[in-house]
Amino acid sequence: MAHRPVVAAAILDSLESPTRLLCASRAYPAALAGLFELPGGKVEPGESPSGALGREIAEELATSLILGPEVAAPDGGWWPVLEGRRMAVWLARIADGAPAPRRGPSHRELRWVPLDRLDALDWIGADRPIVRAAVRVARTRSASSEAGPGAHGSALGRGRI
Ligand SMILES: Nc1nc2c([nH]c(=O)n2[C@H]2C[C@H](O)[C@@H](COP(=O)(O)OP(=O)(O)OP(=O)(O)O)O2)c(=O)[nH]1
Repeated sequence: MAHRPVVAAAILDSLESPTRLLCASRAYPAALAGLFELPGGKVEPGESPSGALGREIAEELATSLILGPEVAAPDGGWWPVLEGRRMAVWLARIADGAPAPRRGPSHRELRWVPLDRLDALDWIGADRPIVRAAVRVARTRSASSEAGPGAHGSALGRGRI
């Protein structure tokens, strides 16, 4: 059976004027403990990608998100990550009125890191090109934000999860 796909969020302090990304270091398994990742997890059978991401964010960070645009891989699809899995990534911010993200058992640490200092973190190797692409999309979007709501909408449709 094919591996379950993975969904993750590049959570920014702001979609319109992003300066920092929420970086999470994994608590387990031992091989990945201490490495940084984008919060998210596997899509369970019967779930939509956005439904799975909303569930993972509630479980891991006890908050909810507004999704921005998708950060697509160079081939336009999902990113190759560990274990031969594929991962979809969306820019996001914390939803208005939602609690600040709280670290749960999945993570050792949550850290808001300035966008120009992300390369210095010890990421899961597969995440480095994804994080760079997320910063590019975030900056492009921010530079063209006068295009107004609806510009650069995600494939899922923008909205709260
Ligand atoms: N969440 C997340 N997973 C990633 C990233 N990069 C990467 O290679 N992965 C891999 C690690 C795992 O093989 C897989 C996701 O597993 P997970 O352990 O986060 O998923 P989950 O929360 O559903 O876990 P579980 O219920 O099976 O414990 O994707 C990333 O940035 N975020």
